[in-house]
Amino acid sequence: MFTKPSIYYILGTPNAGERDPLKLLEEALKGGISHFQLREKGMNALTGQSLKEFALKCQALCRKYGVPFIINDDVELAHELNADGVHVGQEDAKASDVRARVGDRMMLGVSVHSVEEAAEAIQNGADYLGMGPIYGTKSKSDAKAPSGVSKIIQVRERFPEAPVIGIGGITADNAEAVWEAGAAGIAVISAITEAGNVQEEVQKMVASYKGAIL
Ligand SMILES: Nc1nc(C(F)(F)F)ncc1COP(=O)(O)OP(=O)(O)O
Ligand SMILES: [Mg+2]
Repeated sequence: MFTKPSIYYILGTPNAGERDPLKLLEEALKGGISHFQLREKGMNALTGQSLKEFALKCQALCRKYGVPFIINDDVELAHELNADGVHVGQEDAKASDVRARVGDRMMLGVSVHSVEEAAEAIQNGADYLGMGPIYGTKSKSDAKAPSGVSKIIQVRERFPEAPVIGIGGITADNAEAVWEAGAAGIAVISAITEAGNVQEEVQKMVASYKGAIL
């Protein structure tokens, strides 16, 4: 499910600005992302039928490249589209309710910020844990203060079997510390979305893992 180094691209139309989100996604897929999350939030976020149509296009692209298509927050949309996964945070639907709703086939990701939250998420059927923000982020208006990799290290020690995805301000240049903390993957919005060459940026992120372990 999360072979190291997993590069988990997250995007919503508001992040894309003037760029075409579907082109961004295809370039990132060509560059070698391992997971994609549709996170449609913020200014002018799509809703209803237009969100569904956009989600279907993203899902088709991910299928073409054999990459899991995960939906953030919107459990019903994930269920309706039979997405490969759904991601919820501490303020979203309860992980145990989500697991009951989507069944065992769908990947369930849960955002956690402590060993206690990690324990609860795993207990409630989480397949992976999103942890951050590692560094400062502009992609999440209600993000907590950056915590570095210390909490990832704590959770890894306590739950070595649980895949942890680091998130928050991660770039190819600062990813090494996240790999060294034991993360199975890094989640990225801006560094890929704003890259001059998206494919190259993804490849640099993959390469940052080799730099960390050698
Ligand atoms: N969307 C996320 N994806 C991940 C993942 F691990 F998948 F990279 N980790 C953390 C989050 C943050 O989730 P949440 O705390 O609910 O905030 P928001 O819904 O605004 O994203
Ligand atoms: Mg959420």
